[in-house]
Amino acid sequence: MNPKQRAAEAAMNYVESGMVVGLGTGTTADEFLKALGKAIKAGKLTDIRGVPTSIQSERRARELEIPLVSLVEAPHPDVTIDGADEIDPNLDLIKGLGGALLREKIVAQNSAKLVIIADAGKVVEKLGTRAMLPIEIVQFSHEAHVPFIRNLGGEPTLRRAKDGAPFVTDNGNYIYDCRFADGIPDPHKVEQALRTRAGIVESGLFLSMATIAIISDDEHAEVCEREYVDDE
Ligand SMILES: O=C(CO)[C@H](O)[C@H](O)COP(=O)(O)O
Repeated sequence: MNPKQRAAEAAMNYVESGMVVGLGTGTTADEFLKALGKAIKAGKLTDIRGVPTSIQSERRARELEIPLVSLVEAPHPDVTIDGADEIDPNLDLIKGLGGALLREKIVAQNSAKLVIIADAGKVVEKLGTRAMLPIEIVQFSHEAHVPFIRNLGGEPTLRRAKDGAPFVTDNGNYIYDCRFADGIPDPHKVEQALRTRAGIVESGLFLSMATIAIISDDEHAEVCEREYVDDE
């Protein structure tokens, strides 16, 4: 079993019959979708309804015959299981290299619990040291945000699809991937600043959101719980 599968299997411990489950996006989340689909098919879990976080996870869930529901119909998922690109010791995260950050954040913030599944390579001491920070921006005058992001210490690059055209999210926006030379010095400050800026839709910083992270290597799955709960 590879680390992503191992983490995904361990996440099944957080799912019970009757639950509404937020369905993450990415290769690790896909392992969870497979495990969930298998458990539903085998009758081990009943009355599960999934809330997809992207067109991709919606398509996969349909293929795997996971019953779906919208966040409007089921506004408070019991748990969301999702991957991440970086996880720091407080379980603060960078997400969005798969481009689904906005819907992932919407589903996660409405969920009672956010369980992150990842291989050990995603663990960092400081956010922004391994991954770039994705920022979703409306298409109109998107270049105008470049100096603003540089002032925050990030070097933004417009994400492109394989054909060279700008990558467009499920929500019709662009993404800038932002490199911070020595990591993000104060993620809360960066997140606050981004929120004040019209046209910047969302960032891949998921701060004080994850309740549990399951970190796997080739042999073990370690369950980490967030100790400090920010009640802002
Ligand atoms: O945030 C995400 C998508 O927007 C993914 O969860 C993140 O990129 C991790 O993906 P993977 O499991 O494929 O490494």
